[in-house]
Amino acid sequence: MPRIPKRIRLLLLVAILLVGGFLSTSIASYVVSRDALRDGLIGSALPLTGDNIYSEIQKDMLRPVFISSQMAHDTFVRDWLLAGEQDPTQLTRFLQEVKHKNGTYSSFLVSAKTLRYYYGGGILKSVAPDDQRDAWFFRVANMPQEFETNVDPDLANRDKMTIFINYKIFDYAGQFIGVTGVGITLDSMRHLLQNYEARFQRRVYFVDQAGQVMLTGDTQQTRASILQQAGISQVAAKILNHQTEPIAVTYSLNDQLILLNTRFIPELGWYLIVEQNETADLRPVQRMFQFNLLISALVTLLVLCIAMYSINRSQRYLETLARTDGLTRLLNRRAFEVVLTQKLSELSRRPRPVSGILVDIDYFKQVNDQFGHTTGDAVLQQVAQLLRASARAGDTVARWGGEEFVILLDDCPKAQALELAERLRLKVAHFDFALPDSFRVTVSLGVVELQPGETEIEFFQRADQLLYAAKSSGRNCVMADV
Ligand SMILES: Nc1nc2c(ncn2[C@@H]2O[C@H](COP(=O)(O)OP(=O)(O)OP(=O)(O)O)[C@@H](O)[C@H]2O)c(=O)[nH]1
Repeated sequence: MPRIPKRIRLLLLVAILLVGGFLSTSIASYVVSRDALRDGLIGSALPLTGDNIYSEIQKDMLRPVFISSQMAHDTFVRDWLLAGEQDPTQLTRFLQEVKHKNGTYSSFLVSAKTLRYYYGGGILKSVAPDDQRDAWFFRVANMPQEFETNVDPDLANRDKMTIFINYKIFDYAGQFIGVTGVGITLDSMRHLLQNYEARFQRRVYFVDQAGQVMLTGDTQQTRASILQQAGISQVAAKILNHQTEPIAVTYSLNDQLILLNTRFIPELGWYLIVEQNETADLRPVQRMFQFNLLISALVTLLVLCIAMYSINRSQRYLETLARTDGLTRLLNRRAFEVVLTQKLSELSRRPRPVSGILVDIDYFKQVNDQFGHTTGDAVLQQVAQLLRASARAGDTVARWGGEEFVILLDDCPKAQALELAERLRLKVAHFDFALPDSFRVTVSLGVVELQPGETEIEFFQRADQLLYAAKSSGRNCVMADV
Protein backbone atom coordinates (compact mmCIF):
# COMPACT_ATOMS: atom_id res chain seq x y z
CA MET A 1 0.00 0.00 0.00
CA PRO A 2 1.45 3.40 -0.95
CA ARG A 3 2.48 5.51 2.03
CA ILE A 4 0.27 8.56 2.51
CA PRO A 5 2.39 11.73 2.82
CA LYS A 6 2.45 13.32 6.29
CA ARG A 7 0.86 16.53 4.97
CA ILE A 8 -2.12 14.65 3.50
CA ARG A 9 -2.46 12.63 6.70
CA LEU A 10 -2.62 15.84 8.72
CA LEU A 11 -5.26 17.33 6.38
CA LEU A 12 -7.24 14.08 6.53
CA LEU A 13 -7.15 14.20 10.33
CA VAL A 14 -8.33 17.84 10.35
CA ALA A 15 -11.10 16.96 7.86
CA ILE A 16 -12.21 13.95 9.92
CA LEU A 17 -12.24 16.01 13.13
CA LEU A 18 -14.20 18.86 11.51
CA VAL A 19 -16.68 16.63 9.68
CA GLY A 20 -17.11 14.48 12.80
CA GLY A 21 -17.61 17.53 15.01
CA PHE A 22 -20.02 19.27 12.65
CA LEU A 23 -21.96 16.10 11.91
CA SER A 24 -22.38 15.18 15.56
CA THR A 25 -23.51 18.69 16.58
CA SER A 26 -25.88 18.97 13.58
CA ILE A 27 -27.39 15.54 14.23
CA ALA A 28 -27.65 16.24 17.96
CA SER A 29 -29.42 19.57 17.38
CA TYR A 30 -31.73 17.96 14.79
CA VAL A 31 -32.68 15.16 17.19
CA VAL A 32 -33.22 17.62 20.04
CA SER A 33 -35.39 19.91 17.84
CA ARG A 34 -37.37 16.95 16.48
CA ASP A 35 -37.99 15.53 19.96
CA ALA A 36 -38.89 18.98 21.33
CA LEU A 37 -41.35 19.44 18.46
CA ARG A 38 -42.86 16.00 19.02
CA ASP A 39 -43.05 16.48 22.79
CA GLY A 40 -44.61 19.92 22.24
CA LEU A 41 -47.21 18.48 19.88
CA ILE A 42 -48.04 15.44 21.97
CA GLY A 43 -47.66 17.13 25.34
CA SER A 44 -49.40 20.43 24.79
CA ALA A 45 -50.44 21.53 21.29
CA LEU A 46 -52.74 18.63 20.46
CA PRO A 47 -54.28 18.22 23.95
CA LEU A 48 -54.83 21.99 24.09
CA THR A 49 -56.72 21.95 20.79
CA GLY A 50 -58.76 19.00 22.10
CA ASP A 51 -59.46 20.82 25.38
CA ASN A 52 -60.49 24.01 23.57
CA ILE A 53 -62.87 22.20 21.25
CA TYR A 54 -64.26 20.20 24.12
CA SER A 55 -64.95 23.29 26.22
CA GLU A 56 -66.58 25.02 23.22
CA ILE A 57 -68.78 21.99 22.71
CA GLN A 58 -69.74 21.96 26.36
CA LYS A 59 -70.55 25.67 26.15
CA ASP A 60 -72.71 25.07 23.08
CA MET A 61 -74.43 22.15 24.76
CA LEU A 62 -75.14 23.73 28.15
CA ARG A 63 -77.59 26.30 26.89
CA PRO A 64 -79.90 23.83 25.10
CA VAL A 65 -79.79 21.52 28.14
CA PHE A 66 -80.85 24.46 30.31
CA ILE A 67 -83.67 25.40 27.90
CA SER A 68 -84.87 21.78 27.75
CA SER A 69 -84.88 21.60 31.54
CA GLN A 70 -87.03 24.73 31.74
CA MET A 71 -89.45 23.29 29.17
CA ALA A 72 -89.76 20.02 31.11
CA HIS A 73 -90.47 21.88 34.36
CA ASP A 74 -92.82 24.45 32.84
CA THR A 75 -96.21 24.28 34.67
CA PHE A 76 -98.06 25.17 31.46
CA VAL A 77 -96.55 22.15 29.68
CA ARG A 78 -97.35 19.79 32.53
CA ASP A 79 -100.86 21.19 33.09
CA TRP A 80 -101.61 20.98 29.37
CA LEU A 81 -100.55 17.35 29.25
CA LEU A 82 -102.44 16.47 32.42
CA ALA A 83 -105.53 18.24 31.08
CA GLY A 84 -105.63 15.75 28.21
CA GLU A 85 -103.77 17.66 25.45
CA GLN A 86 -106.95 19.64 24.66
CA ASP A 87 -105.83 22.41 22.32
CA PRO A 88 -102.66 21.48 20.36
CA THR A 89 -102.32 25.07 19.06
CA GLN A 90 -101.50 26.23 22.60
CA LEU A 91 -98.56 23.83 22.84
CA THR A 92 -97.52 24.51 19.26
CA ARG A 93 -97.35 28.24 20.05
CA PHE A 94 -95.29 27.45 23.13
CA LEU A 95 -92.85 25.32 21.10
CA GLN A 96 -92.62 28.05 18.42
CA GLU A 97 -91.88 30.63 21.10
CA VAL A 98 -89.05 28.50 22.50
CA LYS A 99 -87.62 28.02 19.03
CA HIS A 100 -87.78 31.69 18.06
CA LYS A 101 -86.52 32.99 21.34
CA ASN A 102 -83.47 30.77 21.16
CA GLY A 103 -82.48 31.12 17.52
CA THR A 104 -81.93 28.06 15.40
CA TYR A 105 -83.08 25.29 17.72
CA SER A 106 -85.95 23.01 16.87
CA SER A 107 -88.27 22.19 19.74
CA PHE A 108 -90.49 19.19 20.41
CA LEU A 109 -92.67 17.36 22.90
CA VAL A 110 -93.84 13.73 22.88
CA SER A 111 -96.70 12.72 25.10
CA ALA A 112 -96.37 9.44 26.98
CA LYS A 113 -100.13 9.06 27.01
CA THR A 114 -101.07 9.72 23.35
CA LEU A 115 -97.58 9.12 21.90
CA ARG A 116 -98.10 12.24 19.77
CA TYR A 117 -94.99 14.05 18.56
CA TYR A 118 -95.58 17.83 18.73
CA TYR A 119 -93.28 20.40 17.16
CA GLY A 120 -93.48 24.10 16.17
CA GLY A 121 -95.60 23.25 13.12
CA GLY A 122 -98.22 21.16 14.94
CA ILE A 123 -98.40 17.38 15.32
CA LEU A 124 -95.64 15.73 13.32
CA LYS A 125 -96.62 12.12 13.90
CA SER A 126 -97.30 9.49 16.53
CA VAL A 127 -94.31 7.54 17.84
CA ALA A 128 -94.56 3.78 17.65
CA PRO A 129 -92.53 1.21 19.61
CA ASP A 130 -91.89 -0.81 16.47
CA ASP A 131 -90.59 2.15 14.42
CA GLN A 132 -86.80 2.16 14.46
CA ARG A 133 -86.74 5.95 14.25
CA ASP A 134 -88.85 6.25 17.40
CA ALA A 135 -86.74 3.90 19.47
CA TRP A 136 -85.17 6.87 21.21
CA PHE A 137 -88.45 7.80 22.94
CA PHE A 138 -88.95 4.41 24.51
CA ARG A 139 -85.32 4.33 25.53
CA VAL A 140 -85.66 7.74 27.23
CA ALA A 141 -88.91 6.70 28.89
CA ASN A 142 -87.14 3.80 30.56
CA MET A 143 -83.78 5.37 31.35
CA PRO A 144 -83.02 6.21 34.98
CA GLN A 145 -81.51 9.64 34.37
CA GLU A 146 -83.56 12.80 33.77
CA PHE A 147 -82.17 13.69 30.34
CA GLU A 148 -79.87 12.53 27.56
CA THR A 149 -78.17 13.93 24.51
CA ASN A 150 -78.76 12.03 21.31
CA VAL A 151 -77.72 12.53 17.70
CA ASP A 152 -80.34 11.63 15.10
CA PRO A 153 -81.69 12.92 11.79
CA ASP A 154 -84.41 15.50 12.48
CA LEU A 155 -87.64 14.56 10.74
CA ALA A 156 -88.99 18.07 11.31
CA ASN A 157 -85.90 19.65 9.74
CA ARG A 158 -85.23 17.83 6.43
CA ASP A 159 -83.55 14.95 8.24
CA LYS A 160 -80.56 17.10 9.13
CA MET A 161 -78.24 15.47 11.64
CA THR A 162 -79.24 17.04 14.92
CA ILE A 163 -78.23 16.85 18.53
CA PHE A 164 -81.36 16.38 20.60
CA ILE A 165 -81.63 17.10 24.29
CA ASN A 166 -84.33 14.70 25.46
CA TYR A 167 -85.71 15.83 28.82
CA LYS A 168 -88.26 13.75 30.74
CA ILE A 169 -91.47 15.45 31.96
CA PHE A 170 -93.01 14.33 35.23
CA ASP A 171 -96.40 15.26 36.72
CA TYR A 172 -96.67 16.77 40.16
CA ALA A 173 -96.73 13.27 41.69
CA GLY A 174 -93.49 12.30 39.90
CA GLN A 175 -95.16 10.19 37.19
CA PHE A 176 -93.52 10.16 33.74
CA ILE A 177 -95.82 11.94 31.29
CA GLY A 178 -93.65 12.76 28.27
CA VAL A 179 -90.40 13.96 26.78
CA THR A 180 -89.57 17.48 25.64
CA GLY A 181 -86.49 19.35 24.54
CA VAL A 182 -84.68 21.09 21.73
CA GLY A 183 -82.43 20.07 18.88
CA ILE A 184 -79.35 21.81 17.55
CA THR A 185 -78.09 21.07 14.05
CA LEU A 186 -74.54 19.87 13.73
CA ASP A 187 -73.67 22.79 11.42
CA SER A 188 -72.54 24.98 14.30
CA MET A 189 -70.16 22.27 15.40
CA ARG A 190 -68.89 21.79 11.86
CA HIS A 191 -68.03 25.50 11.79
CA LEU A 192 -66.21 25.07 15.06
CA LEU A 193 -64.12 22.25 13.58
CA GLN A 194 -63.41 24.21 10.40
CA ASN A 195 -62.30 27.15 12.47
CA TYR A 196 -59.89 24.96 14.48
CA GLU A 197 -58.57 23.20 11.39
CA ALA A 198 -57.85 26.51 9.70
CA ARG A 199 -56.32 28.12 12.80
CA PHE A 200 -54.06 25.29 13.90
CA GLN A 201 -53.45 23.38 10.64
CA ARG A 202 -54.72 20.15 12.19
CA ARG A 203 -57.38 17.68 11.24
CA VAL A 204 -60.24 17.71 13.72
CA TYR A 205 -63.15 15.27 13.45
CA PHE A 206 -65.58 13.09 15.36
CA VAL A 207 -66.11 9.35 15.12
CA ASP A 208 -68.93 7.41 16.73
CA GLN A 209 -68.48 4.45 19.01
CA ALA A 210 -68.33 2.08 16.05
CA GLY A 211 -65.48 4.11 14.55
CA GLN A 212 -67.64 5.71 11.83
CA VAL A 213 -66.51 9.24 10.95
CA MET A 214 -69.52 11.40 11.89
CA LEU A 215 -68.47 15.00 11.53
CA THR A 216 -65.48 16.69 9.94
CA GLY A 217 -64.51 20.29 9.34
CA ASP A 218 -63.31 19.36 5.89
CA THR A 219 -66.20 18.20 3.70
CA GLN A 220 -63.73 16.36 1.42
CA GLN A 221 -62.57 14.10 4.18
CA THR A 222 -63.39 10.42 3.96
CA ARG A 223 -66.41 9.22 5.94
CA ALA A 224 -65.18 5.62 6.11
CA SER A 225 -64.86 3.98 9.50
CA ILE A 226 -61.46 4.42 11.12
CA LEU A 227 -61.40 0.62 11.36
CA GLN A 228 -61.17 0.54 7.58
CA GLN A 229 -58.91 3.51 6.89
CA ALA A 230 -55.26 2.81 6.11
CA GLY A 231 -52.91 3.82 8.90
CA ILE A 232 -55.37 4.80 11.62
CA SER A 233 -56.96 1.32 11.61
CA GLN A 234 -53.79 0.09 13.41
CA VAL A 235 -54.67 2.25 16.43
CA ALA A 236 -58.50 2.27 16.13
CA ALA A 237 -58.91 -0.14 19.07
CA LYS A 238 -56.87 2.20 21.29
CA ILE A 239 -59.05 5.17 20.29
CA LEU A 240 -62.42 3.46 20.75
CA ASN A 241 -62.03 2.65 24.45
CA HIS A 242 -64.47 5.13 26.04
CA GLN A 243 -61.66 7.08 27.67
CA THR A 244 -62.94 10.51 28.65
CA GLU A 245 -59.35 11.47 29.55
CA PRO A 246 -57.43 12.55 26.45
CA ILE A 247 -54.90 10.01 25.15
CA ALA A 248 -52.03 10.39 22.66
CA VAL A 249 -51.52 7.84 19.87
CA THR A 250 -49.23 7.78 16.84
CA TYR A 251 -49.54 5.92 13.57
CA SER A 252 -47.82 6.02 10.21
CA LEU A 253 -49.41 6.58 6.83
CA ASN A 254 -47.44 6.62 3.54
CA ASP A 255 -44.13 6.99 5.41
CA GLN A 256 -45.49 9.96 7.35
CA LEU A 257 -45.85 9.97 11.11
CA ILE A 258 -49.24 11.15 12.36
CA LEU A 259 -49.67 12.27 15.97
CA LEU A 260 -53.17 11.94 17.31
CA ASN A 261 -54.99 13.10 20.44
CA THR A 262 -58.40 11.69 21.23
CA ARG A 263 -61.05 11.60 23.96
CA PHE A 264 -64.55 10.31 24.37
CA ILE A 265 -67.23 13.01 24.68
CA PRO A 266 -70.06 11.48 26.68
CA GLU A 267 -72.50 14.33 25.88
CA LEU A 268 -72.27 13.34 22.20
CA GLY A 269 -71.34 9.71 22.54
CA TRP A 270 -68.59 10.46 20.03
CA TYR A 271 -64.81 10.54 20.03
CA LEU A 272 -63.13 13.82 19.28
CA ILE A 273 -59.92 13.26 17.26
CA VAL A 274 -57.24 15.90 16.68
CA GLU A 275 -54.49 14.90 14.27
CA GLN A 276 -51.24 16.45 13.22
CA ASN A 277 -48.82 15.30 10.52
CA GLU A 278 -45.47 15.34 12.30
CA THR A 279 -43.52 14.69 9.07
CA ALA A 280 -44.91 17.89 7.54
CA ASP A 281 -44.20 19.83 10.73
CA LEU A 282 -40.64 18.52 10.75
CA ARG A 283 -39.88 19.96 7.32
CA PRO A 284 -38.52 23.30 8.61
CA VAL A 285 -36.35 21.39 11.13
CA GLN A 286 -35.08 19.16 8.31
CA ARG A 287 -34.37 22.20 6.14
CA MET A 288 -32.41 23.72 9.03
CA PHE A 289 -30.48 20.44 9.36
CA GLN A 290 -29.61 20.46 5.65
CA PHE A 291 -28.62 24.11 5.87
CA ASN A 292 -26.38 23.30 8.88
CA LEU A 293 -24.72 20.50 6.92
CA LEU A 294 -24.13 22.82 3.98
CA ILE A 295 -22.57 25.48 6.21
CA SER A 296 -20.47 22.78 7.92
CA ALA A 297 -19.26 21.48 4.55
CA LEU A 298 -18.34 25.01 3.45
CA VAL A 299 -16.53 25.74 6.74
CA THR A 300 -14.69 22.38 6.50
CA LEU A 301 -13.67 23.17 2.93
CA LEU A 302 -12.53 26.66 3.90
CA VAL A 303 -10.53 25.39 6.90
CA LEU A 304 -8.94 22.68 4.74
CA CYS A 305 -8.00 25.23 2.07
CA ILE A 306 -6.47 27.53 4.71
CA ALA A 307 -4.66 24.60 6.37
CA MET A 308 -3.38 23.36 3.00
CA TYR A 309 -2.22 26.83 2.06
CA SER A 310 -0.41 27.35 5.41
CA ILE A 311 1.17 23.88 5.34
CA ASN A 312 2.37 24.39 1.76
CA ARG A 313 3.67 27.83 2.62
CA SER A 314 5.58 26.74 5.70
CA GLN A 315 6.89 23.69 3.87
CA ARG A 316 8.13 25.89 1.03
CA TYR A 317 9.69 28.21 3.60
CA LEU A 318 11.42 25.30 5.37
CA GLU A 319 12.66 23.92 2.05
CA THR A 320 14.03 27.33 1.07
CA LEU A 321 15.64 27.65 4.50
CA ALA A 322 17.28 24.24 4.12
CA ARG A 323 18.62 25.12 0.67
CA THR A 324 19.77 28.67 1.36
CA ASP A 325 22.90 30.07 2.90
CA GLY A 326 21.79 32.34 5.70
CA LEU A 327 24.32 35.10 5.10
CA THR A 328 24.44 35.52 1.33
CA ARG A 329 20.95 34.12 0.44
CA LEU A 330 22.68 32.01 -2.25
CA LEU A 331 22.19 28.21 -2.46
CA ASN A 332 24.25 26.38 0.15
CA ARG A 333 26.70 23.61 -0.70
CA ARG A 334 24.24 20.75 -0.04
CA ALA A 335 21.63 22.26 -2.34
CA PHE A 336 24.25 22.93 -4.97
CA GLU A 337 25.31 19.27 -4.91
CA VAL A 338 21.71 18.21 -5.49
CA VAL A 339 21.47 20.57 -8.48
CA LEU A 340 24.74 19.25 -9.85
CA THR A 341 23.65 15.61 -9.55
CA GLN A 342 20.40 16.42 -11.38
CA LYS A 343 22.35 18.26 -14.05
CA LEU A 344 24.71 15.34 -14.59
CA SER A 345 21.87 12.85 -15.01
CA GLU A 346 20.18 15.25 -17.44
CA LEU A 347 23.38 15.44 -19.46
CA SER A 348 23.29 11.75 -20.29
CA ARG A 349 19.88 12.31 -21.92
CA ARG A 350 20.79 15.63 -23.63
CA PRO A 351 24.58 16.08 -23.89
CA ARG A 352 25.75 19.73 -23.84
CA PRO A 353 28.76 21.64 -22.51
CA VAL A 354 28.63 22.42 -18.77
CA SER A 355 31.29 24.53 -17.06
CA GLY A 356 32.07 25.50 -13.48
CA ILE A 357 33.81 28.47 -11.87
CA LEU A 358 35.25 28.29 -8.37
CA VAL A 359 35.64 31.77 -6.83
CA ASP A 360 37.69 32.56 -3.68
CA ILE A 361 38.14 35.99 -2.06
CA ASP A 362 41.82 36.88 -1.67
CA TYR A 363 43.26 37.53 1.77
CA PHE A 364 39.80 37.52 3.26
CA LYS A 365 41.23 36.69 6.68
CA GLN A 366 42.76 40.17 6.64
CA VAL A 367 39.34 41.78 6.10
CA ASN A 368 38.09 40.06 9.23
CA ASP A 369 41.27 40.81 11.14
CA GLN A 370 41.53 44.48 10.13
CA PHE A 371 37.89 45.58 9.90
CA GLY A 372 36.04 43.02 11.98
CA HIS A 373 33.66 40.12 11.23
CA THR A 374 30.68 42.36 10.48
CA THR A 375 32.59 44.04 7.68
CA GLY A 376 33.77 40.59 6.55
CA ASP A 377 30.12 39.45 6.38
CA ALA A 378 29.18 42.56 4.41
CA VAL A 379 31.97 41.86 1.88
CA LEU A 380 30.78 38.26 1.51
CA GLN A 381 27.22 39.50 0.87
CA GLN A 382 28.38 42.05 -1.70
CA VAL A 383 30.57 39.54 -3.58
CA ALA A 384 27.62 37.10 -3.60
CA GLN A 385 25.41 39.87 -4.98
CA LEU A 386 27.95 40.62 -7.76
CA LEU A 387 28.15 36.93 -8.74
CA ARG A 388 24.37 36.58 -8.77
CA ALA A 389 23.93 39.68 -10.89
CA SER A 390 26.57 38.58 -13.40
CA ALA A 391 25.35 35.00 -13.90
CA ARG A 392 22.64 34.13 -16.46
CA ALA A 393 19.15 33.12 -15.37
CA GLY A 394 19.78 29.38 -15.90
CA ASP A 395 23.13 29.35 -14.06
CA THR A 396 23.46 28.13 -10.48
CA VAL A 397 25.38 30.29 -8.00
CA ALA A 398 26.14 28.87 -4.54
CA ARG A 399 28.29 29.51 -1.51
CA TRP A 400 30.77 26.63 -1.46
CA GLY A 401 31.90 27.42 2.09
CA GLY A 402 33.76 30.21 3.98
CA GLU A 403 34.82 32.87 1.46
CA GLU A 404 34.50 30.48 -1.49
CA PHE A 405 31.71 30.45 -4.16
CA VAL A 406 30.82 28.23 -7.10
CA ILE A 407 28.95 28.91 -10.34
CA LEU A 408 27.58 26.12 -12.54
CA LEU A 409 27.09 27.27 -16.12
CA ASP A 410 24.64 25.14 -18.09
CA ASP A 411 25.05 24.85 -21.87
CA CYS A 412 28.25 26.87 -21.63
CA PRO A 413 31.65 25.86 -23.13
CA LYS A 414 34.87 26.66 -21.30
CA ALA A 415 35.74 29.70 -23.47
CA GLN A 416 32.46 31.38 -22.57
CA ALA A 417 32.97 30.48 -18.91
CA LEU A 418 36.43 32.01 -19.03
CA GLU A 419 34.98 35.26 -20.35
CA LEU A 420 32.44 35.37 -17.56
CA ALA A 421 35.14 34.59 -14.96
CA GLU A 422 37.28 37.41 -16.22
CA ARG A 423 34.32 39.81 -16.17
CA LEU A 424 33.61 38.77 -12.61
CA ARG A 425 37.19 39.28 -11.52
CA LEU A 426 37.18 42.83 -12.90
CA LYS A 427 33.79 43.61 -11.42
CA VAL A 428 34.94 42.63 -7.94
CA ALA A 429 38.26 44.38 -8.30
CA HIS A 430 36.55 47.63 -9.29
CA PHE A 431 33.69 47.41 -6.87
CA ASP A 432 33.62 49.90 -4.02
CA PHE A 433 33.37 47.83 -0.86
CA ALA A 434 33.65 51.02 1.27
CA LEU A 435 36.96 49.84 2.72
CA PRO A 436 40.03 52.05 3.17
CA ASP A 437 42.01 52.57 -0.06
CA SER A 438 44.87 50.59 1.40
CA PHE A 439 42.76 47.39 0.95
CA ARG A 440 41.29 46.24 -2.34
CA VAL A 441 39.00 43.19 -2.43
CA THR A 442 39.88 40.83 -5.26
CA VAL A 443 39.03 37.27 -6.17
CA SER A 444 40.88 34.32 -7.69
CA LEU A 445 38.95 31.99 -10.02
CA GLY A 446 39.38 28.45 -11.39
CA VAL A 447 37.42 27.55 -14.56
CA VAL A 448 36.71 23.96 -15.75
CA GLU A 449 34.50 22.33 -18.36
CA LEU A 450 32.95 19.01 -17.40
CA GLN A 451 34.67 16.10 -19.22
CA PRO A 452 32.64 13.16 -20.51
CA GLY A 453 32.41 10.45 -17.84
CA GLU A 454 33.84 12.72 -15.14
CA THR A 455 32.40 12.47 -11.59
CA GLU A 456 31.42 15.47 -9.47
CA ILE A 457 34.41 14.87 -7.21
CA GLU A 458 36.84 14.76 -10.11
CA PHE A 459 35.24 17.88 -11.62
CA PHE A 460 35.67 19.85 -8.41
CA GLN A 461 39.13 18.52 -7.73
CA ARG A 462 40.23 19.98 -11.05
CA ALA A 463 38.50 23.30 -10.33
CA ASP A 464 40.12 23.42 -6.90
CA GLN A 465 43.56 22.76 -8.35
CA LEU A 466 43.08 25.61 -10.85
CA LEU A 467 41.95 27.94 -8.07
CA TYR A 468 45.02 26.96 -6.06
CA ALA A 469 47.11 27.73 -9.14
CA ALA A 470 45.48 31.16 -9.42
CA LYS A 471 46.28 31.84 -5.78
CA SER A 472 49.86 30.72 -6.34
CA SER A 473 50.25 33.00 -9.32
CA GLY A 474 49.60 36.05 -7.25
CA ARG A 475 45.81 36.04 -6.85
CA ASN A 476 43.24 38.37 -8.59
CA CYS A 477 43.47 36.17 -11.70
CA VAL A 478 41.58 33.44 -13.60
CA MET A 479 43.02 29.98 -14.29
CA ALA A 480 41.59 27.41 -16.69
CA ASP A 481 42.91 24.04 -17.85
CA VAL A 482 44.24 23.83 -21.33
N1 LIG B 1 33.29 37.36 8.41
C1 LIG B 1 33.28 36.08 8.03
N2 LIG B 1 34.43 35.40 7.91
C2 LIG B 1 34.40 34.11 7.49
C3 LIG B 1 33.23 33.46 7.22
N3 LIG B 1 33.53 32.18 6.82
C4 LIG B 1 34.87 32.06 6.84
N4 LIG B 1 35.41 33.23 7.25
C5 LIG B 1 36.75 33.53 7.44
O1 LIG B 1 37.39 33.54 6.18
C6 LIG B 1 38.77 33.41 6.42
C7 LIG B 1 39.44 32.59 5.36
O2 LIG B 1 40.84 32.67 5.53
P1 LIG B 1 41.87 31.82 4.76
O3 LIG B 1 41.27 30.42 4.47
O4 LIG B 1 43.10 31.82 5.52
O5 LIG B 1 42.06 32.50 3.39
P2 LIG B 1 42.42 34.02 2.96
O6 LIG B 1 42.69 34.81 4.17
O7 LIG B 1 41.26 34.51 2.13
O8 LIG B 1 43.61 33.78 2.14
P3 LIG B 1 43.71 33.25 0.69
O9 LIG B 1 42.46 32.44 0.42
O10 LIG B 1 44.89 32.37 0.68
O11 LIG B 1 43.80 34.40 -0.20
C8 LIG B 1 38.91 32.84 7.82
O12 LIG B 1 39.51 33.80 8.69
C9 LIG B 1 37.50 32.54 8.24
O13 LIG B 1 37.33 32.76 9.63
C10 LIG B 1 32.02 34.19 7.39
O14 LIG B 1 30.92 33.69 7.20
N5 LIG B 1 32.11 35.47 7.83
